[in-house]
Amino acid sequence: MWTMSVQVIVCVRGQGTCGSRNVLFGVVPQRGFCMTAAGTVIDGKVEARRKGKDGSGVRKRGVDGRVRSFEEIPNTGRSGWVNLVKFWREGRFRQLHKHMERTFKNLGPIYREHVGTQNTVNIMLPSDISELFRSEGLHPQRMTLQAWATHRETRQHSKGVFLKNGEEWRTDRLQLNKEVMMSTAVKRFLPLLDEVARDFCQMLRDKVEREGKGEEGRRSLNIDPSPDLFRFALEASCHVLYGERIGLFSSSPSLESQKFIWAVERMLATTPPLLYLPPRLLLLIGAPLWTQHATAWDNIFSHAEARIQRGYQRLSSTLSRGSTVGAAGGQYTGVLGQLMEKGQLSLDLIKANITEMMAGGVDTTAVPLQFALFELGRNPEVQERVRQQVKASWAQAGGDPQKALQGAPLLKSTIKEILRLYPVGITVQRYPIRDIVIQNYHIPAGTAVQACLYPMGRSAEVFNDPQRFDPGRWGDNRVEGKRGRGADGGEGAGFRSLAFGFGARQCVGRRIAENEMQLLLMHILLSFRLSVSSTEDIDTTFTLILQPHTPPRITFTKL
Ligand code: HEM
Repeated sequence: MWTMSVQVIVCVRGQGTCGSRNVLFGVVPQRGFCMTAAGTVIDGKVEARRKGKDGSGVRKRGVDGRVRSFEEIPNTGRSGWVNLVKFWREGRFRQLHKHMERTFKNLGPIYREHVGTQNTVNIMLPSDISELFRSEGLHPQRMTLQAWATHRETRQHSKGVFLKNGEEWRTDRLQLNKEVMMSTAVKRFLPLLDEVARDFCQMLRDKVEREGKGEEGRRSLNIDPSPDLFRFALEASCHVLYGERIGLFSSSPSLESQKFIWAVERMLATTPPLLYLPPRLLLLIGAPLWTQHATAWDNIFSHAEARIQRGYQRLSSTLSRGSTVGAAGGQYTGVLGQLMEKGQLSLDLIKANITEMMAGGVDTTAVPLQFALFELGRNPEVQERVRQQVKASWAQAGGDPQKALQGAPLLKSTIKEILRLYPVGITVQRYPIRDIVIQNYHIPAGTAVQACLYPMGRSAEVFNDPQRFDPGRWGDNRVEGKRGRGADGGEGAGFRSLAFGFGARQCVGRRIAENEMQLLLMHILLSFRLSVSSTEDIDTTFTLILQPHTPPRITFTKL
């Protein structure tokens, strides 16, 4: 169907594409250049990255031998306000992922959309996405969540990396990377995540024994595990970030923590409509939507503030006793302690970033875990394969969680496969810093371009049998789809698994999230057999993150 992926080299020296307006960075320099199809503008040279199918290196020209203009990109209607009304009327905010999938089917692999104040170009093929990321520059930029930024500005809070750009972003980000992304940091926090995952499983085993059916030692319990998974994710985040256990697996978890979970839920649910409306105007007219959103953020901030204060006092007293803070007497005290010890970020910036990580770290891991338990439950053969690998690896690892994960690559593939089918963030956005050509259309620098992960993950052009849950597809050199070749180095290799984003701006919590989810699945698979009563697909809803419409029920049977 999509035959528009014509590879073209067109010299446009002095033609319309030169000197195009760059909405972010001013005007693109008027220099002679060539363009490659799905290709970056390259100064005076032709980039011969891909050869034609016959290996001759000769590229096919577009139908009429020219790069098409930006205006020619298929679009979903020119009036942003008419589209906004349609979105409201048809409830598309909550079904944005399905709307995107449908629109690609109708318009082909690239389209423009104008909704309210937002203008985007949407793409979904790995080779096109790779082109976008090649042009992201040293300070990659996503579309700003203006509502979040307005909250920080009106409450005089500092912004963390999520909301910053340019050199300011990079300075903070390099400091955070040392504490959450680098392998030395992972080694430090992995035992904390493992401890929480084990405690969760113990809590679940007790619950199954207490409330389950069947003979003793083999009991089964059918539950919606989502409230427990949210508690797990919050407990894990607090342990890694503040170095503090907050006792959420006890029989009476604190109301304060439950309020935090509700606040994050409310903040996420009120964000999508605010993407298309000017928050300052809503603030001015006292719109209830804005008030709900800002109040949810206030609750998130006060939860984080209380914990950071406590952490600060604890760490200051340790410091005054003369120990090294981050390692308080040899003991790791979490990301907060590490950042304080290093002293490279001001306390204000530490607060801003820790609060962002708290807000970004709970639902994003709790929700994929729900999907993972469901898919493993409805695919018993896959579940057994993963369990066998996990068991063997666990037996070899002698209790070392890092070794155990390294020996069970299917766990990692399971997470990748879950995020392919249910990407938490349904798009990753960038503003290319130079003019690019995608699908033979000219895209000026500074255009908001979205890589649409949900439609890509479910496209037969990109993945074989895309509806099938098959972690094994990530493990070998399998060639996947017509357009998404795997490890064979073909088109778009490396750009099919983008749930955590890409490059320097990718998710800063990625290592925490991956390890947290893998460890929990590992301990669950060692303790329980999972099953589901219905193998029907789960209905999904978009509330800034992709969620099940109704959380699935899972049967946990003790092994
Ligand atoms: C499965 C879990 C998660 C997924 C799928 C996910 C996904 C993403 C994505 C797609 C981005 C944008 C990346 C880009 O623009 O290239 C992002 C950014 C971010 N995420 Fe996550 N995330 C997850 C968990 C977490 C966790 C656990 C934390 C905190 C500990 C976190 C904190 C952040 C922050 C602060 C950013 C902004 C980074 C920056 O702009 O430099 N995320 N995440």
